[in-house]
Amino acid sequence: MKSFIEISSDSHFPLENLPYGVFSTANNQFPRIGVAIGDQILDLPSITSLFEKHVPELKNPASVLSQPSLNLFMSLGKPVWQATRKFLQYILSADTPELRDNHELRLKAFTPQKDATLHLPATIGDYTDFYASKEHATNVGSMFRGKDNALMPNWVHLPVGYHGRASSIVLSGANIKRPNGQRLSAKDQPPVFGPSLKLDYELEMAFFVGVGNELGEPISIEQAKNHIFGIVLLNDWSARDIQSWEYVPLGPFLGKNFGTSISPWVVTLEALEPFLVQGPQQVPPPLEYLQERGPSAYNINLEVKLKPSGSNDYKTITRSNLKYMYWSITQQLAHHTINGCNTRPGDLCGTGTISGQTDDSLGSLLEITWNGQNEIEFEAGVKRKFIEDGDEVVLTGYCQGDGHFIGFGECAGKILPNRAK
Ligand SMILES: O=C(O)/C=C/C(=O)CC(=O)CC(=O)O
Ligand SMILES: [Ca+2]
Ligand SMILES: [Mg+2]
Repeated sequence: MKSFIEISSDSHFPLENLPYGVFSTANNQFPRIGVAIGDQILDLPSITSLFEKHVPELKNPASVLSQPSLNLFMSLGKPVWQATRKFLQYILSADTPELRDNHELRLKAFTPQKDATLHLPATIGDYTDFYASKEHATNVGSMFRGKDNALMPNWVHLPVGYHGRASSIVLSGANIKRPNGQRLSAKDQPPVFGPSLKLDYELEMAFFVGVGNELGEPISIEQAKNHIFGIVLLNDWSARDIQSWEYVPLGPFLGKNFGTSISPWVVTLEALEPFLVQGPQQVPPPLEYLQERGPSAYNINLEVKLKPSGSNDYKTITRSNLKYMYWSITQQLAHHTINGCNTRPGDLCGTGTISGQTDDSLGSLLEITWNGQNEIEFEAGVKRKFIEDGDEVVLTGYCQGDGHFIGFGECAGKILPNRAK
């Protein structure tokens, strides 16, 4: 597939990808829907007339595409998503003259990504975070509850999750203020208050619900794929000292809702279809409503790099893969709704931290340094147990296609200091 837009061979955004985002520019400050192509953004409302001509499935494109969020477009369902993708691949193709040779329209339709301001791609009504990597759950469980109680008996029977906080989800690039909170400073002593001393990241991905479901009407595992619009990178910043003190018995609360970063470009399930693979074998087999009929894991390479404050260089500290995850995203959505819980367009579900079996594939510092018992070494003798003020963390992810990448771009964030009042 070749586009008339020049796309470098290491780009995350070739014609095979076409992820959706929301952006604005200096000339037009209204946030609107765009698609990433190479290092450019195609401004979708600017080509409304081409949509009217080629995509009859999309009614009223002028209004849908100029929304400041993807919610309405996502709610229209798979036939519209597929027709739009097919049209975009056609209109951006090197062989299609319609936009290629219309110089006036091209000037309006394309913006370099470096000149645009990106916004949260959706209005996120509800956010859920799962706990779906067996390696991660075993590691965290061993540290919080001891080796013998690492995996609770329910873990292999259902995708464990908790309801997160949608209000504090921020876009990649936003700074995160170190949270204050309660933590234990010594065993059998009352808690103390102050800035978290065990600030961590969590390497996750997250899926956006496109088409929701009615209250009382579960989404079956077969139908789940038709409800999921696409996937982003997610960093579930976590204060481990706050978390380990507060979580009993209701689960994560203030240790995880002071900021959750996501990447700006939503990669569609259609673009990811060629990278479906078999996930880990599930023993014991899950109950009927959680049984997959075919491959349900995605082969997405993931990396985390950290730049210590004052340093010029990032060091890659994790290489993992979404396919390591025990519970698939379709199992997560089927389970989320099996009791009749409704979901809505723009709801976001985090996969949970994605760790692999090897020491270099652990998705959090908690695991890499084993709760601060070990240190990671950076250049010039700089060491880290947890994240310090001024440190920057970047998640990235990509599928390796045949001569191209289907990439997710980056999910970046920097930690700012805080002081106890
Ligand atoms: O109590 C525990 O075992 C740990 C819970 C979490 O860390 C919740 C979480 O964010 C899960 C995840 O990202 O996998
Ligand atoms: Ca998490
Ligand atoms: Mg969070």
